[in-house]
Amino acid sequence: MLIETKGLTKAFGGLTAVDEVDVGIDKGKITAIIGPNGAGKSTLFNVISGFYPSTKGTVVFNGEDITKKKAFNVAKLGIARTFQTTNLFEQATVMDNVIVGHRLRTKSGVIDALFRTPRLKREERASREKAEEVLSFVGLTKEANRLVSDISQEAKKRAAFAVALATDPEVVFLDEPAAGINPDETDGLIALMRKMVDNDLTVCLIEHKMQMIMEIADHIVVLNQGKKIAEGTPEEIQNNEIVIQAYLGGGDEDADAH
Ligand SMILES: Nc1ncnc2c1ncn2[C@@H]1O[C@H](COP(=O)(O)OP(=O)(O)OP(=O)(O)O)[C@@H](O)[C@H]1O
Repeated sequence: MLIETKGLTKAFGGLTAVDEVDVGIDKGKITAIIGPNGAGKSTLFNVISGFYPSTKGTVVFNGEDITKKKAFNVAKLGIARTFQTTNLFEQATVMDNVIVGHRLRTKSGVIDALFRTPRLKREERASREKAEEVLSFVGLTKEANRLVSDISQEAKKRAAFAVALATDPEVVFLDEPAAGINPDETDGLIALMRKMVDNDLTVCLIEHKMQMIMEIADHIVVLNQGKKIAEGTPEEIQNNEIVIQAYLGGGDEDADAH
């Protein structure tokens, strides 16, 4: 198990958004976190990746307890993530967005920048090479020098993947990667996620598009009102009465509308 949470809990005042959740994320697999709106999926991502401190419980990554680590340090250990609303700099090029992501991994400081030390130059070159490599991986070589504001919604999704990949992660958390794009474009993103796994990455995603989840996930974890109510293969989840009830009762109107 690459990541394991035990009794993970996050409360916002009186509201327990994530409630005693145990999840295991297998290395080299695609794990999907699903559940009706407000189930606690994004909060679970935020707690695992260190954006929110947990209220209770533990997160173990590669055998190391990372529960108390902040987002920056979690990222350095090899957990990358994308956000629901792609947080790219619209007025910068695709390439520059990815380079900024890669700087997270480099060591130059203010002194290096002031004196343009050999280390800085070396690292700048390495960042550019890394950016070229990940942009090629996600299929955006041709768009590298275009402004993010000028590329398609689907290309923005790919760019967000590239930003995450530039940090050399072991696992990538994708928050609704297919939101806001049409079904034809979804196929391209599915292929890209498979390619990530084929290249030894581990993928964990939140997604509302059920068809896509059933097609791509190795393992599905279902949350409802902060609690894990089921987990299993796509077939097991599709036929699970508790899951069906949660969706019907939870009124997940936009389950396939994104
Ligand atoms: N920063 C916050 N402060 C207070 N309450 C929050 C915060 N973030 C989330 N919540 C609440 O926690 C609950 C779970 O929200 P969360 O966004 O994790 O659900 P979700 O399953 O990702 O939903 P969606 O599918 O709609 O994105 C909701 O009731 C939400 O209002």
